[in-house]
Amino acid sequence: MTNTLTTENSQLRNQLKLLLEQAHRNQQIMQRYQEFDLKFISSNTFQELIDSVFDTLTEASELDVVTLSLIDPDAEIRRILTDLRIDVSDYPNLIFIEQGVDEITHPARKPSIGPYSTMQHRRLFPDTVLKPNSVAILPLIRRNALIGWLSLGSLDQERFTSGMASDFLQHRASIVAICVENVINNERLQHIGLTDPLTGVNNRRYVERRLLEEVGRTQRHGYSLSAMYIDLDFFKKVNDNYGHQGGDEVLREVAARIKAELRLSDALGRFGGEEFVVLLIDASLDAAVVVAERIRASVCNIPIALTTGENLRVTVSIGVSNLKAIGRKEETAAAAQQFLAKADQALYLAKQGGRNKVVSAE
Ligand SMILES: Nc1nc2c(ncn2[C@@H]2O[C@H](COP(=O)(O)OP(=O)(O)OP(=O)(O)O)[C@@H](O)[C@H]2O)c(=O)[nH]1
Repeated sequence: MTNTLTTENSQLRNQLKLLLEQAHRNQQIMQRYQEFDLKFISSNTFQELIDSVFDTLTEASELDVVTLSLIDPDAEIRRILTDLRIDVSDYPNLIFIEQGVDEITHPARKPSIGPYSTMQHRRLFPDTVLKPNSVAILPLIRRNALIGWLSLGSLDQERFTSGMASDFLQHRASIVAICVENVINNERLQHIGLTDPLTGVNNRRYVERRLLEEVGRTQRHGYSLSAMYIDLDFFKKVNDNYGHQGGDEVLREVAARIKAELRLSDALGRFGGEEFVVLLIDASLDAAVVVAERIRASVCNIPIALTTGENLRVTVSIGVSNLKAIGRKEETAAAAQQFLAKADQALYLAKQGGRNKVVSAE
């Protein structure tokens, strides 16, 4: 009798120990997820959010591959990110779905959990990422609209099986959906605040902000920084002859032509009226003059076609300057201003010299 009791007691103790261990493991898992949710919710920028999805979620959930697909029919999100200098090609697990949304999953608004199928899942796990053996495809829904998918993949075939409960996963997807919407809206606002609404290029605030960053970077890394002041010639006449609407069209076209001659890393901003400023990163004065000549030629060589059917030729004058080495860090702001002022003075000389000219400051 005593023996039986002792055996039962020991079995119960073992069971209790196992239960406690399981509870402890579950608590650790919950804690990991809570930490993940907090990190996720506190992401302010798209970059932070992406890092949370691809690093923290993959690690916290012990997954082999996670992708985030965003429905972006007009490539608007992609454009905003590019304008904010986020190189989307750095993120192979970030996928933009521009068309064929209906072909992605069936049913599109319900989680789909089970074995990986090339036919069904290839667009959510493109060739650039690891191919999983089992997947959970979680639709991201905000205000009743499907905005994309969070796709979780594991090399373990048993990790995601068809009958699996999806509430927990769907809860995670709802948090991701809210955060995706928030950061995209934040980036949109940021983008609006730094963009000139007429031409779509950056505004003065953006260029002034970049100027200080770039001057600091140039000093640290020892490469060359150049600037251009570009001003349309006799623009008042364009307005007088073709109306304000015609003038606006010319500004838009000239902005596009300038942009087409620049590198993605350069900064172009409309400083107001008919004046643009460009910061040329890693460009000597000579190299900047070559770019300026290209811009001048691209504006004056081809007439601008207005929506009224009229064609007109316009020209620009350009002043170019190069940043000289700065002695002390405290002098950065003053040197940055002087650097731009020199391009402005060179522009003045280009106007004085007859317009449709490039002048570089010594
Ligand atoms: N359509 C349009 N015109 C603008 C805008 N901002 C400024 N302007 C016009 O740009 C013209 C600038 O004229 P000015 O500063 O006299 O210069 P300009 O006629 O280009 O002469 P130069 O610079 O000396 O060659 C003015 O007529 C402004 O009204 C704008 O957003 N849209």
